[in-house]
Amino acid sequence: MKAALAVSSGDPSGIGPDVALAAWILREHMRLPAFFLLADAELVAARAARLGVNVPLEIATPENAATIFGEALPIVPLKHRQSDQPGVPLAENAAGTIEAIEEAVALTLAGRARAIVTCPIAKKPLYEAGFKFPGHTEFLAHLAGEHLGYAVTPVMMLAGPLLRAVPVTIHIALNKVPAVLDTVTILTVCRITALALKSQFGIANPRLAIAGLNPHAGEGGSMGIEDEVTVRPAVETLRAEGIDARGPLPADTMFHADARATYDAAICMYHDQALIPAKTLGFDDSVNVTLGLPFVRTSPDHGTAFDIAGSGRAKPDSLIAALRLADELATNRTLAT
Ligand SMILES: NC(=O)c1ccc[n+]([C@@H]2O[C@H](COP(=O)([O-])OP(=O)(O)OC[C@H]3O[C@@H](n4cnc5c(N)ncnc54)[C@H](O)[C@@H]3O)[C@@H](O)[C@H]2O)c1
Ligand SMILES: N[C@H](C(=O)O)[C@H](O)COP(=O)(O)O
Repeated sequence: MKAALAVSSGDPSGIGPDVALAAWILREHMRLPAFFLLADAELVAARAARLGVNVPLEIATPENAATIFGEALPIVPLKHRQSDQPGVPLAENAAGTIEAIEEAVALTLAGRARAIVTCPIAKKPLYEAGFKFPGHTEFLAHLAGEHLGYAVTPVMMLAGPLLRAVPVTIHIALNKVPAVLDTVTILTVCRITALALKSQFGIANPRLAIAGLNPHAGEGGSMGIEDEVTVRPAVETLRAEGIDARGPLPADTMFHADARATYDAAICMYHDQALIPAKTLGFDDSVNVTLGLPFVRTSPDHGTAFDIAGSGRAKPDSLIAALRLADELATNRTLAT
């Protein structure tokens, strides 16, 4: 039997517990891979009662979770306790939230879980508790780097049925993007993306469409020099390496259906250039995947949705897509090694 996926429950005041419970209820109908939830079991029980769902919970180990999964939602308990206050982010819950992510990574690196699926975290309560990373992506890269002994460049991909989009710069303020963006970073992100598309997504010759930073990709330098000075040299180097890359392309005309048919991933220069089209085209079924790590990590594309936590209105679709994609990528990764 395959090992189960490790699901971190995210900020417990958000919809992580809600969508995990809902996904478990749909496990047979949606043919979901087995997963266990790293969580405070009492909190999950309280949330299930609040939502009025009858989900048997069973304290599990990573090893017996896959066997339990058909009959009960396996909970691998956290050392830190958490309070069930949906909609009210609490700094006191941060230790458990961080523990769940760290434990998911440790279990996956030890081969005791198949891959990691993270439910959403809100950054502010974590920062208040001393968390130093902008998001999961950077924290996971840090944990991976500690394990490997060298620095890891994480690549964020939003993957959906209609679009795969990758931001080169991730969680930084827009006014810092031009200074941070450089040719080497674009090259690194594109190489990691092309390799992952081949080895994990089964695309033999990945086509990358690389967006410009400025309106009209700089209009020949008259609307900003970065596209000519920073982006174009990266595209030329990638092409010389045999990677099918095009750009810099005007970002405004990259995301309509005919344009999307010409590439396998859009490489974007900043967070919202990638995530606005990704979430607009597929909020319910897109998945946030971190490439470049020594393990598979996926996540739903939505956030903590404090406004609807504990209300029964949270849709589990994106978590379901994240569970399925994690299973598929873990299989492909195993076959490739
Ligand atoms: N993977 C992650 O950890 C992750 C991803 C995105 C945002 N966040 C964090 O989440 C917090 C809130 O972010 P936000 O408000 O920008 O985005 P959000 O995705 O939490 O919410 C945006 C809107 O979509 C709705 N929504 C979200 N998920 C839904 C679902 N599954 N079913 C039904 N409706 C849903 C919400 O109710 C809200 O109206 C922020 O702190 C942000 O940093 C975390
Ligand atoms: N940038 C992501 C989004 O807007 O959906 C989100 O913040 C999640 O990032 P992490 O997976 O790094 O937490």
